Amino acid sequence: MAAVDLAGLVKRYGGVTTVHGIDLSIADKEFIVLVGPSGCGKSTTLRMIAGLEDISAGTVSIGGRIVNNVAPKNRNIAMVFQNYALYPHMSVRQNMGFGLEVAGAPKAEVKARVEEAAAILGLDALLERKPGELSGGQRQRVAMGRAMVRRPQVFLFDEPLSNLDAKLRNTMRSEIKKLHQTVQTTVIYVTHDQVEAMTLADRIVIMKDGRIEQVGTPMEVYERPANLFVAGFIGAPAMNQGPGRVVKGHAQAFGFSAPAPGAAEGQAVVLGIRPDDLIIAEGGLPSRVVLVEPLGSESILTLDRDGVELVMKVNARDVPALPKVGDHLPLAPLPGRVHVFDAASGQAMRG
Ligand SMILES: Nc1ncnc2c1ncn2[C@@H]1O[C@H](COP(=O)(O)OP(=O)(O)OP(=O)(O)O)[C@@H](O)[C@H]1O
Repeated sequence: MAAVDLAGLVKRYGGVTTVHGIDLSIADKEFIVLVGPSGCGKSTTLRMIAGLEDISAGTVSIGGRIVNNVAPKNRNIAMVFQNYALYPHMSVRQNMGFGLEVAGAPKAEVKARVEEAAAILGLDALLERKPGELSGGQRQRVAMGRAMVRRPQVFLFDEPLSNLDAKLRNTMRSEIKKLHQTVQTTVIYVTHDQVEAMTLADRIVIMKDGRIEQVGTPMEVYERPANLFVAGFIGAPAMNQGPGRVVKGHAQAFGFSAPAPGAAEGQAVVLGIRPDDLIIAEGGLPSRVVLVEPLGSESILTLDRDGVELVMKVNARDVPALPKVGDHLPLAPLPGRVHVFDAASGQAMRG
């Protein structure tokens, strides 16, 4: 068990800085997800924690000890990659135990630890099979087992599910979450998938261009995004964002209005409304349906409101019949659910 602290962590390749001084304290047993678009520096950050990349400046501490100059194998971490690279000629048992054997662990201990991990991961019946005789999900589980037998203080995951098909990805996602509840080890998990981030994390770290944009619980970053980037990145379908101005203390865009306490008259703002927070309501602004995407229990509607497109979610239970393209619906935001951002800085404005 260990806390992980990143202080002023910097990565430069040649003259180019790709990670700009990351500060982050990860608690013992916490499940932290680093998420952001391709190239934002999340893998580089993880690899510096693992010791697979040199640190240009700053420190990585694991369990209170600075590990900048500690070899990866002595950092008490285990990493699970997207390409889990099992040895094809070895059985599951051998693949899982190999690292321990190389490290000189006694045979009986290797056997016990492999069987313990196999039991947790539901691999008991597959121990004598070769990787070629396993499904993608089972292989991924073996890769996790191989990490688990080392009883690391910290698990590092780098996009472990991106090679799996959508259904399996969902199953494995739940399994990783359950696994964390069982083994109670600190996890640092990298993904570009915000749904994976939301569902797995105790806290999400949203990164962009080598910097942290916001750190918070999934509900905090969803309910109170710090800026326009986070607002657009977290949540699917994405938050509707419309440019507007402040008039008499109210931010106005899309024809909607929301209080903007403390804002300057005429200040340029962006109004943000989540698709879940638009409703069909008497007195709402007439908007024309241009696209209907049924998902079963809910549907995604795209509506045109005076030349601006708005996306909303409707729950099948809340409407007598699914609206059709060309229908006109009176749209309104749920009171208190409109986000206001300063257009110049992109930062959220809160009273
Ligand atoms: N060996 C390298 N030499 C030079 N630049 C590199 C090297 N490795 C990574 N970079 C750059 O560092 C930045 C961060 O890369 P990183 O792999 O951490 O991004 P990422 O957020 O994990 O993206 P992805 O989801 O695409 O893996 C990118 O701009 C990348 O081009």
